[in-house]
Amino acid sequence: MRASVLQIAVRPDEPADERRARVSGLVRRQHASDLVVLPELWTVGAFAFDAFAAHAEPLDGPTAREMGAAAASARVWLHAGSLIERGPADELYNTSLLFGPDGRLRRTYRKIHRFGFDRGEAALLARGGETVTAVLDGDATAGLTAGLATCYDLRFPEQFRQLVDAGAELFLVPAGWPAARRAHWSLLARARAVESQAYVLACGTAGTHAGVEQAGHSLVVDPWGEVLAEAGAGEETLVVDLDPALVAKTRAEFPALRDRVLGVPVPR
Ligand SMILES: O=C(O)CCC(=O)C(=O)O
Repeated sequence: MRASVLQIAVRPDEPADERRARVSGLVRRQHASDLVVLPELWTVGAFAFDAFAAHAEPLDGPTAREMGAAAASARVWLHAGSLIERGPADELYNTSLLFGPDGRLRRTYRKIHRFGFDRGEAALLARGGETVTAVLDGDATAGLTAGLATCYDLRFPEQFRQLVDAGAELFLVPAGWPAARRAHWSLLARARAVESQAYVLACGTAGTHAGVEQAGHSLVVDPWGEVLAEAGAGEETLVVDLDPALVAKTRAEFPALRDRVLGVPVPR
């Protein structure tokens, strides 16, 4: 199974519709892959809080339409990163979109852990209310179960445990992670892979927007915690071959997940 991780540069001098067309072209060129992953909020910029409302889209808006068409053209599973979704009561979410190789929207995931403490996302966006998995059917993707998480979610292992319990074997994690905490990004991506014995495809952005330099350094980690590929700081595409059987093999040969002890009482 081949995956492309597209680390997109988000720069304020490129209008959103031009970036959308450019990214669509990049996705269409990934027809030799089976799965393509884009970063978080790549149309607007994860830290461009003042622009969130103006860039909000419904789930059948321009980004979803263009990404669905690109997925169908390349015949790939496409995790199209996330966008600002305008919900039914006018509330805003940071919502990820997963398209099948027929271009149909198969899953959406509204980010659960909003970044910013009491400001930024945490003040502007509504919180997602459910964890999301998806079975990637197809010969190459071999029915692997993907678990969806977004950026700051990476800091919350309990969400990943819930996804493992729901069957997740690889995690698709779009992000707009700042350069200031790049060391946490790589460490957490590897930690989630090791503790879950699962692949992690962590796709960040490049460039600087709203005064926040992005970390880049997207990475693909295998179920043993080995980094299979890692980007630099600029715009870059990682193309990586994954072995769908490796998750079950790792879990069988080193059955740490089986040894979990749940419900031990805490002494007072
Ligand atoms: O947790 C971090 O350090 C970065 C999180 C973040 O930038 C986000 O979720 O948008």
